Amino acid sequence: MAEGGALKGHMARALRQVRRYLEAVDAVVEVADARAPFTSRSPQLAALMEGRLHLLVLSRGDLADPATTRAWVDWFSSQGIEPYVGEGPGDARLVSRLRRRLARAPAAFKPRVLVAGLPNVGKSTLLNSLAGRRRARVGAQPGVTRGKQWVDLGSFWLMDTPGVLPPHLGGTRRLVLGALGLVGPELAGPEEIAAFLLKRLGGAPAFRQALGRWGVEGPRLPAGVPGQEPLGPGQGGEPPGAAHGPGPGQPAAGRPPAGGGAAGADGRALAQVVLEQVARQRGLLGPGGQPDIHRAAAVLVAAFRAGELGRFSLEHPRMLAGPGQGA
Ligand SMILES: Nc1nc2c(ncn2[C@@H]2O[C@H](COP(=O)(O)OP(=O)(O)OP(=O)(O)O)[C@@H](O)[C@H]2O)c(=O)[nH]1
Repeated sequence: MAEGGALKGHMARALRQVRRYLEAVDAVVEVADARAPFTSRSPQLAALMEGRLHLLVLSRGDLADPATTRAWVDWFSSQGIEPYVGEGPGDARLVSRLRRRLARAPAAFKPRVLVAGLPNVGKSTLLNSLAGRRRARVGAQPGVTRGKQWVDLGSFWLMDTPGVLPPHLGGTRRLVLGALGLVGPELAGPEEIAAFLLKRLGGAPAFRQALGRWGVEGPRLPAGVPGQEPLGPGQGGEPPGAAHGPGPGQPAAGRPPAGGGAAGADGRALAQVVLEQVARQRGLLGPGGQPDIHRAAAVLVAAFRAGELGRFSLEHPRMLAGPGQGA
C-alpha cells in the first residue's frame, strides 16, 4: 500500500535522525504518556541507549488514573528506569526534579541531554519548560552534531530539538495510540477508537458514570476479564477497571456481564448503540434527524483525550505478560 510504504519510510528516517542525535548525547529524557506508558514508548530506544543515562517522563499524569500511575512508577523502578510523572504542561515540580537529577554528574562532566518520544507525546512542552528563560541563550556546541543548537543550562547541555521516535503500531497498539492522539486519524479513525475505548474502559464504574452524566444509559458495557488481552508482543490489554476488582453493579471478573453484556460479542454494535445515544443527547443529527455516529465518536474521543470524562489509564502493569516486558 502506497500510504503504508510512505509511513514506513517516514519512520525509518525519524529513527535514523534519532540515532544521529544519540551519537551526540550522554543522557536521554524519554517522554511517554502516563495513560499508556507501555505502548507510548518506542520499542527501539532501549536498544540504542548503550550506557547513556535514561530517564523516563510520564506526561499527562494529570489525565491518568493516579493509582495506576503509581503502579507503573513502581514497575519501571523495578526495571531500573527512573520514572518522573508530569501533572500538567510545564509542571514546575517535575522540571526542578529533572534539572536536579541531570545536574547530578561528576564536577568535570557536563552531560548533553536529548528529549525524545513519540509524536505529540509532550516533548516540546517539556523541552521548553526545562530550557525556561535560557532558551534564548542557545549556541552551537563545537564537536557535536553540526547545525544543532544547544541550550546551556549550567550543569548540562540540552539539545534544542526533540528526537521523534517511531511508534510500534501492531495489534491494538494503533488504537491505544489513536485514543491518546499520538497517531493521526489516517491510522485510527474516531469510530474505531470509540469502540476500543468502550471495550477497554466499559468495565470501569467511573467510566460508566461519566457516560451516565452524558445521558448514556445502556446497554450494559463489558466488564474486564483479567489476562484476556495481555500487553506484550501480541498486544491486547485487560480493561484497567478490572485491575481494581469489580465495582458496584459490575460482575465479578471472569464471568460474563449480566443483562445483554457485550464482552467478546460485537463491540462495534455496542459502540453503535452508545454513540447513537451520544449523538441524540448532543444534538449531533444528520439528514432526516439521523444520529451522526461519526461526529458523536469524535466528540467522545476528544472528551477522553482532554480528560473531560475523568482520569483513566488504558494500561496497567498487571496486563504485562511477564517480568521484563517493555523495559
Ligand atoms: N494535560 C496535559 N497536557 C499536556 C502535558 N504535556 C503536554 N501536554 C499537551 O500535549 C500537547 C502536545 O504537546 P507537545 O509538547 O507539542 O508534544 P510534542 O511531543 O512536542 O509533539 P510533536 O512536535 O508533534 O512531536 C500540547 O497540547 C500540550 O499542551 C501534560 O502533562 N498534561
